[in-house]
Amino acid sequence: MTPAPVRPALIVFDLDGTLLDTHADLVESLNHTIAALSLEPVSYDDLTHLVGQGARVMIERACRLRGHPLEGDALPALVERFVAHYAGNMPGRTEPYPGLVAAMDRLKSAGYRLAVCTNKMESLALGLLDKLGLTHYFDAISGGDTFEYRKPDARHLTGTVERAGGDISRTVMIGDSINDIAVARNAAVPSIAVPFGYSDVPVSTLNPDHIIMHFDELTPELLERLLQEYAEKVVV
Ligand SMILES: O=C(O)COP(=O)(O)O
Ligand SMILES: [Mg+2]
Repeated sequence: MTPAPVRPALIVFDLDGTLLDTHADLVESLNHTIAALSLEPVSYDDLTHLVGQGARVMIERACRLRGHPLEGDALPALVERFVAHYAGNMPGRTEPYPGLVAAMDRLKSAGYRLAVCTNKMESLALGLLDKLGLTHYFDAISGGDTFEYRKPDARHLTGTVERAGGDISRTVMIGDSINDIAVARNAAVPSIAVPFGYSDVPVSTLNPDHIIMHFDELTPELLERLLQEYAEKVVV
């Protein structure tokens, strides 16, 4: 039997590559954007090196990758082009990863709160989750431009926890890349990595507290065990 959590814990999810498989739409909108500079398209493999710090950085990195580092004030117009294309296409081919919705239902019924902490622009994150009918699961959704700081800065996560009415000592962060594991470490909360997202290195090398291969593994038992083990580690 599942013991009821002492206080409702908060599970904070990264978005791109963790909650949602967004890669096809990100690559498509990015290629539409750099086509304005007549640059060759990037591939999914390239995406793992480009994504992670939001659209601005992704566009800058893609241009550099294609031998065209941006100069002067070229970036804002490209960001606008990206956002218009991406927002206009939503939800496109984006889908929740297998087992996610069942896992969120399971956690909600066990009393857990859920939130999103993504470096994607807040408006794009909100729009996308809304189009997929997932907004109601979350007590807070914060993006890369919600605060003046973003992952891996601890305050992006602590600010999200605060907005969700959570307790930092009963929070677990789940993500696919270095920023997610680092923000968890910086905010002193346990982390879970998923290997199916966009990390450019194997997630085991990021030293998360735990790795799940599929959302079926995301259970109240696992979360309570991680919180317990983490609390004991911190005390020692
Ligand atoms: O959009 C990005 O660059 C990163 O988004 P994520 O933080 O949800 O992975
Ligand atoms: Mg991610």
